[in-house]
Amino acid sequence: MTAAPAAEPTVPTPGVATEVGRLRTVMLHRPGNELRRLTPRNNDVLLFDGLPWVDRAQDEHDAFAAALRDHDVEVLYLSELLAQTLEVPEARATALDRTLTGIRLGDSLRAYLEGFLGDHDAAQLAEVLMAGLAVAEIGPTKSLVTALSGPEDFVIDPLPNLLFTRDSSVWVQDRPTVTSLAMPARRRETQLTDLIYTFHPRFAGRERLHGSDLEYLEGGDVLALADGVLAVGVGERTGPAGVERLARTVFERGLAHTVLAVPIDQDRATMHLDTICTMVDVDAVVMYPNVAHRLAAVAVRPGDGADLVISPTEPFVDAAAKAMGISELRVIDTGLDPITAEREQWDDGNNTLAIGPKLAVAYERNVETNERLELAGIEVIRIAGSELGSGRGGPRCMSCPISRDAL
Ligand SMILES: NC(=[NH2+])NCCC[C@H](N)C(=O)O
Repeated sequence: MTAAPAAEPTVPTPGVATEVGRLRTVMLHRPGNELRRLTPRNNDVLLFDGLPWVDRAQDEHDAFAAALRDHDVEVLYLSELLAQTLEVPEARATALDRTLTGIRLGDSLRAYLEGFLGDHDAAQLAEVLMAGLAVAEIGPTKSLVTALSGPEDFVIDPLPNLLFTRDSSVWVQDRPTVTSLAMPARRRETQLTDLIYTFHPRFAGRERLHGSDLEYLEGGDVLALADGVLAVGVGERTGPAGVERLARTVFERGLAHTVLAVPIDQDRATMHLDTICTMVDVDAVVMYPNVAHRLAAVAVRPGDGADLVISPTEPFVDAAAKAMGISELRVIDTGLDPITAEREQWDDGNNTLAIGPKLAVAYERNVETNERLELAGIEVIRIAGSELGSGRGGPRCMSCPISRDAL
């Protein structure tokens, strides 16, 4: 008797309607050579609070990916998707054009780099686009720009924050949203996500929402509280105009019926909504206790034509419950004293990634927050983050869900 042929593994259909639907496919970025560019001179501008030990950060990240795979989540790597994308001639041409356009390089250096990068294969080009390029790594250029630069100056800037795949794109239902990143050090990340979603065979042909040239909107601010309900933080990164644009875009397409704009402090510690609040169950969030009582929201709903209906400010939990059609949005009481709460928030204790309802990945170092989550019935998968955390991002920041089951 001949054995039946092994079934082809099926590719989960892309689409994310909620924060907690069973996670099927996620995009991560394994920290790479872009992190080796960090120095005490540039780490602030590059948005890192320290200099991670890169090999250890990679080990920690591999353990994060393994924990997801152990729970049957398909892990895609941004670097691999990018290299595959750059095999497409039009993608390659677009990438070179976008990287080399601008007033910074000057004509001589631009012409030199066209030739230099022209000799790179897709994987090598992907590496340069992520890790950047320093003057010392190129040959003589006849360019005044390089003549007046030091060997360690960058002709293409590195992108150490690619690690936080949450921010440079976000899926709203079955569509990828290419965001618009506010900090100069991160602007170029969306060139890469835009290329992937435009040209990679797995995604090509899908409508992309928003775009890097539009109003500021970062994925870490966007939470899909329920099917049809988005909460969007407004603070250091996403501006009110970004939320307004997203609201119109999703209403026009019937992808959501309510968008809650949620003002957050314009601080590094609370740069995105997901640094203070993430969902751990269909009706429950873990929230930074020091702000929980004052978090407010403005509900935005579709009006006539392009008009929006904007409700008066309400407490966030009330506005959320109403929009979600539930009696109460439970805030898991972490019961922490203000100092422990502040320390664990800084270390991304509230930044959990739900694999499904009541099942979340969290940094192990936030001992007290994790204990309280477990007491509340949430299964916590702990991962190490001593090196990963120096860029101020936890499991949710480091992941871009591409496919989740409907609830
Ligand atoms: N979704 C998030 N909370 N992302 C964290 C991003 C951290 C990154 N270093 C930045 O400052 O932009």
